[in-house]
Amino acid sequence: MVSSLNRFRFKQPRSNNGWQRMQTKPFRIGTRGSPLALAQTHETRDRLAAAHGLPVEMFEIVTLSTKGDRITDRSLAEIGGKGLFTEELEQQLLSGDLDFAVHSSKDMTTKLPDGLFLSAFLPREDVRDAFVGRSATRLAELPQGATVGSSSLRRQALIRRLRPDVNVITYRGQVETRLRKLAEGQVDGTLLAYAGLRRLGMAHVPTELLDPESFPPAPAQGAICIEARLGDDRINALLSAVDDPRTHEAVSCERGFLATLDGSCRTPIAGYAQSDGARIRFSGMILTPDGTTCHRIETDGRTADAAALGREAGERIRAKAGPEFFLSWS
Ligand SMILES: NCc1[nH]cc(CCC(=O)O)c1CC(=O)O
Repeated sequence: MVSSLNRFRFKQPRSNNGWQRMQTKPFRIGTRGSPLALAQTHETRDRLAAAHGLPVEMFEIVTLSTKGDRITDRSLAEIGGKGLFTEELEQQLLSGDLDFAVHSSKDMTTKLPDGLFLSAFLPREDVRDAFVGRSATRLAELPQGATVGSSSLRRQALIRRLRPDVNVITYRGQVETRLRKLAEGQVDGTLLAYAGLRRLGMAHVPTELLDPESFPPAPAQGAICIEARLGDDRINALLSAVDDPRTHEAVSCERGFLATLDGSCRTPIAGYAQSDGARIRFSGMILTPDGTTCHRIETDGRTADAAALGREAGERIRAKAGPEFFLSWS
């Protein structure tokens, strides 16, 4: 059957939620404009087009600049506030200007605006952090007193824990900016999510991939999510075709852990879950910002209770760490 773009009729989805009516206009996908955000959005669009047998032109990419993009001279912790990279996109989702928005799950606050939710998660990329050194190729091989740049409080605390002699500086900006500063010699090394580098076609850049045991990733690292309106059955049925259940379960567990402990990106929290569909295994870590104290938790349970498992791990690590630990976070 040949049909022009304007008169496209969807194929019947397997689970029919009533979205198979005539779609005449392209879907509007919201995203930030950074190269990484665009790479993630292109991947999402391509997967959706393939899953539904639609031309990519049926998905219009709408680029918005967020507060987090505009303020680049302060650390994210200093700017404060929630949803620095998402607020503008969420407003346009709620107003109906966008049909859905593509994000790094790691950037999402645990509490979303009323009426919105994380509808689908694409298959997860490699969750590890990557070290990029200028002359030393490994974190352990940096000379004493070397300078490492990172904007993440988790990475800063983990570096200090493993290399208390290293000078950690706050270091923000898009991946390309950070690598330029490194090349210019402003720092001797930096840490980035390997997932982001791979999505940018820069898998060759890291000089070391860090072991998730000693350098555990951030909750939700490496997972692209699609945010949409609750109750928008037509859009949610469209998105469900690209949802990866294992990623969805794992990230739900990790976000449960994060929500119990904090919910912002301003505290050193690590968490990583793996689901096989029936069972889910989770390990979490919290640190003081100076890296001198850390607590770990390992747990496993039924995948059906993924978010509850994460929340419960959060309660247990909180009890284990004791109230004096959390003074370091305030
Ligand atoms: N705003 C920071 C951010 N959010 C998501 C990623 C990487 C991609 C991912 O973890 O999915 C990054 C950059 C980084 O940590 O190096």
